[in-house]
Amino acid sequence: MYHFSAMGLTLPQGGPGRSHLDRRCGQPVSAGGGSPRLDRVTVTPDLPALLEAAHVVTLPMRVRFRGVSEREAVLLRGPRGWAEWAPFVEYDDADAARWLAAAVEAGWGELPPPVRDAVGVNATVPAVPPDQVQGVLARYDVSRTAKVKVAEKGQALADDVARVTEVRRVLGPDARIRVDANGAWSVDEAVEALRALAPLGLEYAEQPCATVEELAALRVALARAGAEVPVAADESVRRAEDPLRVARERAADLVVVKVAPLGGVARALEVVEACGLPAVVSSALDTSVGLAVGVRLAAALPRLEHDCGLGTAALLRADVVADPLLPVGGELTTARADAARRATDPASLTAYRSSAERERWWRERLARAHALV
Ligand SMILES: O=C(O)CCC(=O)c1ccccc1C(=O)O
Ligand SMILES: [Mg+2]
Repeated sequence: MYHFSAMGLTLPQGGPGRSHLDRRCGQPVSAGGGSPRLDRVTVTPDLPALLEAAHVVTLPMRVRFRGVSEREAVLLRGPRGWAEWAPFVEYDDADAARWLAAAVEAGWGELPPPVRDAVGVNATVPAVPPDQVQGVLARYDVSRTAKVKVAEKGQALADDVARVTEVRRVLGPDARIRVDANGAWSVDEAVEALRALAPLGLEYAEQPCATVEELAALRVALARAGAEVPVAADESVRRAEDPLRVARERAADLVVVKVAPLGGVARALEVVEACGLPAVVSSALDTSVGLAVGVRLAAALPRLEHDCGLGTAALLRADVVADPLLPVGGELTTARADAARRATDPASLTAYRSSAERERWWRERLARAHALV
């Protein structure tokens, strides 16, 4: 069984009151003095129902991202709407079970209510050469904020500087530019890289180093070096045994949260509340169905001060809805997000249906994950 309470959640100093994270997906939740948004009943479907609901697709991408050029996903038709289950292929079954808890919440449960009806969205620029930057940015109706991938294997700091310089040139001096190193730098490399990139104007650096200890050391080193770039934690939240540790250790200025890896919208809200740090919602390279649930998380956060990484439908060449959930005027609305979750297109599910071999792999994985939820 997968227990949220097994994750050792302890509040950072100065955080709000005790959090109620011992909610188990699939069980009715009792009030127990907890937050009212947890008084929702989610009934996990049994395995035959889940397999019956599942459609496995392989979607081509426009540009290589995270080392892949195709995105595989399982679309689940739940009684409450479509849901997406697409844990990255290298993730283990425990990770996959958390992603399944999120899909069950979306398809069989109820999402926490929004407090805003639109959220700002950033453009996401993969680690492309500078001459491709303009083309990538042109796919987004977004001008205020871009996230740029840096520290790609096989590339040098000069490549990052050239890419970020080009993003700055295209978007202009007022745009917010954040970089994401996916933990690839050592502390020293991060200091060197961020000193080189800081003059271009950085909103923050996402997961510059791999560990919480390194992030904490980097924040000190950056302050000493006079390169005060805020640090955001991504993998240190979504892949950590204890997602609050990064906040307790003062290892980040803000947290990046993703619905699926954290086990759902309600659970992600709890993590943000307990961290007590500003949050940015981001995608896990989801289809429009997964992105729509990300919009619902962003819309439900009590405070939202940053644009969110939910524009990644632009990285897919094909999607599971006829009208992909792409930002308009730099925003996504909850109305369009909810519509996307109703609009999953049977023709796309057929056209992009995975090979028999991949379908078998995903269905077996689904059964293993289900046994852990
Ligand atoms: O945040 C964004 O702009 C887009 C999402 C993104 O970068 C991402 C997508 C899939 C897997 C990992 C990441 C990441 O933030 O590291
Ligand atoms: Mg990231």
